[in-house]
Amino acid sequence: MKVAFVAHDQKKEELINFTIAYQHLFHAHELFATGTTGQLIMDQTTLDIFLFKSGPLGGDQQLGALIAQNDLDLLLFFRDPLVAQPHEPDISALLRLCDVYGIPVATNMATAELLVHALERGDFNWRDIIHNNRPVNVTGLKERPVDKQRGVSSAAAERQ
Ligand SMILES: O=C(CO)COP(=O)(O)O
Repeated sequence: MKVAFVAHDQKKEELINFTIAYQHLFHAHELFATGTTGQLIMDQTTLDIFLFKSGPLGGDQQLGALIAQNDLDLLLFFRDPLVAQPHEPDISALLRLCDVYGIPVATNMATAELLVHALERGDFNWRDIIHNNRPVNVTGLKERPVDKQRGVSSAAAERQ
């Protein structure tokens, strides 16, 4: 499954500790994150994470684009409800897209814990049906997942 991590500054330590605790499980999945969050997790775990831009610089929107392709299976977003964020519209847009596409999302550690146990049990396997029935997009190509190395869709990578 494709799992993304995001944490606001006051929640980063909590998310890092969470990923340390569950890294044995996350190793089996394809991981994404906003820039600073992902780098900090990689510094303190053995996880390999594709880094998007930092949240305030567009990282939330890049994750949103992944969701708009129905290409993300789980978002763990440790949000800080006590500090106003300059890029609040991007955050709202990201969470809205999770609801548009029915993507499981946790905005705090208690919910993240439940979803990670569900992931471990195989409760997310219904997502494979979605991936296997990916719609043909306007270019006539089947939409593909983001290429991990190059940060572009693999269909676009093939054309380059
Ligand atoms: O601001 C964020 C999410 O809205 C997180 O971004 P960083 O991981 O780059 O700090």
